[in-house]
Amino acid sequence: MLKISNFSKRYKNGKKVVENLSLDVEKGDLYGFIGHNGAGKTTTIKAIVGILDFEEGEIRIDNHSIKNEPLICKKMLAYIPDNPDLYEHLSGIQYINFIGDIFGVSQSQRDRLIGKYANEFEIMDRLGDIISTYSHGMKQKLAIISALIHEPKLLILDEPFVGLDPKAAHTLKGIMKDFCKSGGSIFFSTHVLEVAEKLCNKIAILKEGKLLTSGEISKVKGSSSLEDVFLELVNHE
Ligand SMILES: Nc1ncnc2c1ncn2[C@@H]1O[C@H](COP(=O)(O)OP(=O)(O)OP(=O)(O)O)[C@@H](O)[C@H]1O
Repeated sequence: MLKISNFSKRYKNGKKVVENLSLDVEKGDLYGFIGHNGAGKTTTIKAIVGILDFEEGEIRIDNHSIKNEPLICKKMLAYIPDNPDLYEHLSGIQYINFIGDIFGVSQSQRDRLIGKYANEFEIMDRLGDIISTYSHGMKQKLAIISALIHEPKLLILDEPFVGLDPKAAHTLKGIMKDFCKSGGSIFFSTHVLEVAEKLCNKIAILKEGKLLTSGEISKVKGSSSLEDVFLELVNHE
C-alpha cells in the first residue's frame, strides 16, 4: 500500500536529515514510526503525502508514485499533521463539507460518517461553532473526522494522540484498529511507546535519519518491552 524505497532528504544547504530509508506498509498494517525529536519522522511523512519535495528515492502509494501521480495518490490517502491548521473562520461542519466537496463525497456518505465519528468523539453539538473557538483537542477531532470522510485507503498521522484527552485517545485507538481490520493501512508517528506497543503490528525506529530496525513488532522487540528495545537501540547504535 505504501512503499518507500531508498528515500533521502536534505533541506537547503544542510546535511541529509533522512538517509536511504526503505519501508513497506501493507494492506491492513497499523504501522508505528518511532524516533527521538529531530529524527526525521515529520520530514518522511510530509514527503509521503506529497507536500515536501525530494530528490532521492521513491515513494509509491498503491503502486503509484507520489511524485509523478500526486492526484491519484492523494485521492487514496488522508493526512493529519501534528498541529492541525484548519480554516479558523469556518464552522466545523463547513470545514468537513469543504473537504467532502474536494473529494466528491456523496451526501449520504457524509451524513453516515459525520454521524458516526462526531458522535464517537462527542463533538456533534459543536460542529456549528466557528473553528477559532475550538480547543486544540477539538481541532484534532475535527481534523480526524475530515480525514476519514472520503474513506481513504491509507491514513498518515503525525503524532495523532497529542492534545487528545484519555477518552478521545481511546476512541481514536478504536477507530484506527477498525480501519485496519477492514483493510485500510495506517502509518503514524508517535513518542508514546506504550501506545505503539499495544496498537501496532509493525514498527520502524529511526535515529538521526537512519532506520535502525523495522518490521513485525513481535520480532523487533522479542520478549523485551518496546521502551527497553528503543532505548537500547537509540543509545548504542
Ligand atoms: N524546513 C526545514 N528546514 C531545515 N531543516 C529542517 C526543516 N524541517 C525540519 N528540519 C530538520 O530536519 C531534521 C528532522 O526534523 P523532523 O521534523 O523531520 O523530525 P521529527 O522526527 O519529526 O522530530 P519531532 O519528534 O521533534 O517532531 C531536524 O534536524 C530538523 O531541524
